[in-house]
Amino acid sequence: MNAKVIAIAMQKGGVGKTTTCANLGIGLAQEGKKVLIVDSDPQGSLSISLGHAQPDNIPTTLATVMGKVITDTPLEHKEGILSHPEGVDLLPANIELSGMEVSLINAMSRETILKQYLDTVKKDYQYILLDTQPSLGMLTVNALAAADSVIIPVQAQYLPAKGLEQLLQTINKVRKQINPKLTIDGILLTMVDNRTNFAKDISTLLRDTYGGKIKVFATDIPHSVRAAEISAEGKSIFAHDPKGKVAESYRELTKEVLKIEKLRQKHKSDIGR
Ligand SMILES: Nc1ncnc2c1ncn2[C@@H]1O[C@H](COP(=O)(O)OP(=O)(O)OP(=O)(O)O)[C@@H](O)[C@H]1O
Repeated sequence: MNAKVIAIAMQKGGVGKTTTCANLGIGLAQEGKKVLIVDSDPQGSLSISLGHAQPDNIPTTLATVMGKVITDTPLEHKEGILSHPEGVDLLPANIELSGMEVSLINAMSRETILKQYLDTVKKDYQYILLDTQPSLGMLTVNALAAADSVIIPVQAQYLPAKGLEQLLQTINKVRKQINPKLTIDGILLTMVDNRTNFAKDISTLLRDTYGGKIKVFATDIPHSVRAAEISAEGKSIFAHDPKGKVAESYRELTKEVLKIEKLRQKHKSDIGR
């Protein structure tokens, strides 16, 4: 195994990064994939949403293992990785990670510390999903430097033009300077309220503006209080409301993500012929 690493990134807060990371990760696990979900946000909201209500009490987190990479200290096998009852592994984060931005400033190869860490666990997984923080700081750059691809959640209520442009510029910079193979899997519309035309307008605008260059996922994630409830439950939408529209849409998204990888593999083998 050599995991595909997907960063879920958008510097705007509250657009559904964490919700997508948790539910896509568990969706992939339900399709039989070995999945690690990494919380790279010092708020620890992914860790909370996967059942660790007090992340600050978790002794070993992403900050611990990145710190070990920086100081060249050997890591134990799967150090700090927790398992979730729905079949995914989680590397949690907590407030300690907020000190990492500063530690990285003086670290050698500061943009690739997360990548160096992930290289040590990639063989154990087929997918590694990175939940990023709402900023384009050094931790997000580390996630982009470590990723094979990016999924960009966009909240349907807001015109994301400016934030999206900034993110695309950062992705281009990372591509040019650190990680030339980084691709964009797609833009994902989240919290879509089908009772309004606004989501449709934004979706059309995104497709018109970026459609030629960037895929917009065919699956939209609907707005639903059932989705908002899951972070307090510590479980996925598949366990919380398996027959609901949000579970259905995350199942569809999972299929789209698997299809991207299948097409990429086919393309690779066609080129190799
Ligand atoms: N489909 C949805 N329908 C309704 N509420 C949702 C949906 N998806 C997520 N939410 C809620 O919206 C809020 C923001 O979602 P989430 O935490 O996933 O976003 P985020 O981009 O990770 O936020 P941050 O940038 O702060 O890390 C949360 O309270 C979450 O429960």
